Amino acid sequence: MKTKVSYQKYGKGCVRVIKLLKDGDRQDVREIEVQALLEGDFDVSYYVGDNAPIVATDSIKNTVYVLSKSHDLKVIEDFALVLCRHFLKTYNHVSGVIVNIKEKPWTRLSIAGQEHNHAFQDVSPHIRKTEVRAKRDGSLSITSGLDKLTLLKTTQSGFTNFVRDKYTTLPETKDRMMKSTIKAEWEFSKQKLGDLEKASKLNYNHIFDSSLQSLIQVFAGDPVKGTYSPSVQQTLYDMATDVLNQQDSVELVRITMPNRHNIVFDMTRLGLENKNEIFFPSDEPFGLIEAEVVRGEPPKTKEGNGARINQFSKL
Ligand SMILES: O=c1[nH]c(=O)c2[nH]c(=O)[nH]c2[nH]1
Repeated sequence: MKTKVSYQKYGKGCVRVIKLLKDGDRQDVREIEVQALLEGDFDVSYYVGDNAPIVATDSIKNTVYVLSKSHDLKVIEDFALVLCRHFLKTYNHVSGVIVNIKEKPWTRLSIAGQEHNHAFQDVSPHIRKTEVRAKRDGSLSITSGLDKLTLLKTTQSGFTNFVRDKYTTLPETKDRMMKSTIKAEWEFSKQKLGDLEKASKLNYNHIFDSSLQSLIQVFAGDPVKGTYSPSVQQTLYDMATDVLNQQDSVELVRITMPNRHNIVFDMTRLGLENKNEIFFPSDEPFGLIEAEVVRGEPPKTKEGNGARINQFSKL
């Protein structure tokens, strides 16, 4: 049977770099994990075992370390762009580069109110990440975001009026906990990015910080009253919409929100009433809600006016 390679890419994954930025006695630390993959004319390596066009993945790894020397690694999107430019410029037969970078945020310690010169703590379980795809024809895409953002609210969440049939055992509730480990990605508009050179000009760190704030604030709602969530679905949509409202340069937000259930512990057989106080966290199985949100007129709801339904009407 004849076969052909319909797509290929290769490179190095999990290239971990720690860089120290030294300013006299004061040091700063950056830690990243890079995956760099090349697309291009590598056919002969697959068909006849000819490695002549192959840039060894070991060299790709070395390149990450060498280019880290002249970059402060303070903006992961920019470092990814630097890597893309390098591979496209250096190897003519490379047609595209895909760089993924994850960042580990080290937070400087304060001892007795004074910032430490060289001691840090890993206080942030969430991970900042980016994927930059650059092609020789000049096309460019950047998708940045975060993973493992774990949020919990202990009330102002419910789930009612869902399909009820012979498979349904879930009771309706208008007071439950909502916990999720969120993955959020925002795709930058190609028009706002421009070309490989111009793309460095966006303020990716600011966009990250303010998108993170959007996600957290919308999830939590007003600090006193909260915001009632009728479903993970609607909260996800509101979170993504806020990111789009705040960020001109973003054209699509993709959020994955597992619904990590906390189950009310049944105490009736112990002769006790459990007024939504004692739960057992059940991480598996979990609900999995994922959506992509873009700008545009939403379709009309069944009621025909796009208005949000009164969540409490049927309880
Ligand atoms: O917010 C929710 N969305 C669902 O789709 C769902 N399904 C479920 O069992 N519980 C929940 N909660």
